[in-house]
Amino acid sequence: MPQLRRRDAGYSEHMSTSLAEHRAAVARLVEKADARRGARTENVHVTALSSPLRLAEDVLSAQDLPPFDNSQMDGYAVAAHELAGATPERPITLPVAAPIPAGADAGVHTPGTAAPIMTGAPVPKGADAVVPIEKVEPSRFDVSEISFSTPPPPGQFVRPQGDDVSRGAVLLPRGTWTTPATIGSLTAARVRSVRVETALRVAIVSSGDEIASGQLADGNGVALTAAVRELGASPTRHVVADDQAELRALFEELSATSDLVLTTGGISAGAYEVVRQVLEPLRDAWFDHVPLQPAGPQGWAVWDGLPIICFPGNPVSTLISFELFVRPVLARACGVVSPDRPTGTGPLAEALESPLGKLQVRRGRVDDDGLVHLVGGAGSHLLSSYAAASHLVFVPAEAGRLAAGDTVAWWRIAAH
Ligand SMILES: Nc1nc2c(c(=O)[nH]1)N[C@H]1C(S)=C(S)[C@@H](COP(=O)(O)OP(=O)(O)OC[C@H]3O[C@@H](n4cnc5c(N)ncnc54)[C@H](O)[C@@H]3O)O[C@H]1N2
Ligand code: MOO
Repeated sequence: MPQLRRRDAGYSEHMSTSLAEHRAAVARLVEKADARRGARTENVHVTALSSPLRLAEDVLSAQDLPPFDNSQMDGYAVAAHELAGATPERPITLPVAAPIPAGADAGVHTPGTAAPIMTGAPVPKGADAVVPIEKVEPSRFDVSEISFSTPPPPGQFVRPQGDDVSRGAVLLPRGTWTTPATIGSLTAARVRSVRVETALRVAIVSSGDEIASGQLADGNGVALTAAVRELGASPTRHVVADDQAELRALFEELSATSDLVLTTGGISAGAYEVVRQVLEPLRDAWFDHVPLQPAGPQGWAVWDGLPIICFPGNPVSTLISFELFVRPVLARACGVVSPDRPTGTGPLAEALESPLGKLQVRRGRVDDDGLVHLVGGAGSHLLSSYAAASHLVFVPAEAGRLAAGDTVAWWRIAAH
């Protein structure tokens, strides 16, 4: 019997030793995959960056930011010392100079004047403060004279050149993940291209004559491709028949072109379990059952340094294997900020039966009032009910049977 802890907590709380061990083994394999890609870098144009990628070297700013002193407010550019002594009782009135819109060239301040200036526009040489339009009398730009009732401190509402970053300084250190903000910052600093670690290359291998012949569509392969791409990794999909030589040749090829392999099918007790037959004899390999339903049969191996994680072929089992064992660690390796699914607990809307000694993972939905409804049965071929569900529901291994109202833990896996 697996060791279990609290009944109402999440999956990791319910994890038996062997589930935890398998999860740790998968985490090591994903680390290995991450190390394989670590040394591989490419130069990417900043406008082509999207999903998180790690910068492979420090990036220096190609210019000062802001590139020139500019106004933080719509108002009047002035030389602060010319307004020393202004009070509400004795305001100082100045003639209005030509307006300075954003996009204007940096000009020179005419002493004794105030120039209408817009947010982001260059502060003219000789002016050193901006008085917001709300603080002048009248609060208008279309006038010939303007009055100030308080002296602005020098530097007021002026964003100095280089305040954010100076040219040649480290803008983003090596190891930073590209995000909308980093991509924007690189663009603003006129950096044209950056060296990044390439995305993790994940090969997805579907095995089975029924898939290779086209008798069944490769639902597993296409679903995992989407799951991997969603995290920002770079998937390739491969289908092989139940042919050991063909599979060996594929692993040989993938060891040169991939960082990680996910296989589906061919690992349980049948006569044509080619994935297990090819990989199990390797020195660094493990195939067994974990106390989980579905997705009991699991395996992994290392082929000439290439980490391979093997899922059972039933479609629901494949997706649950990916969710529980691979997705959390792969998401971290891909720089996903919230790598874990949202979790929670709630009362079951209906009673259920579950195999004693196995953590059962059911598909469900959670009502606005928190009630947990099951969607479809427990069978691992019921992919369409998995697709209709929005939550995975965890039934502890020691439960056997739960009544309506009993609390279960869930992970949210879809927004619908
Ligand atoms: N005697 C036993 N039989 C089975 C056991 C067992 O312990 N003893 N375990 C069962 C469980 S549980 C599972 S899960 C499956 C796992 O089997 P495999 O990993 O070997 O998967 P296959 O036999 O190749 O396929 C199972 C099922 O999934 C379909 N499949 C496979 N690949 C795909 C794909 N890419 N896309 C869509 N569907 C796919 C395949 O046609 C089969 O129907 O073994 C049980 N049997
Ligand atoms: O583990 Mo199998 O995944 O129950 O169908």
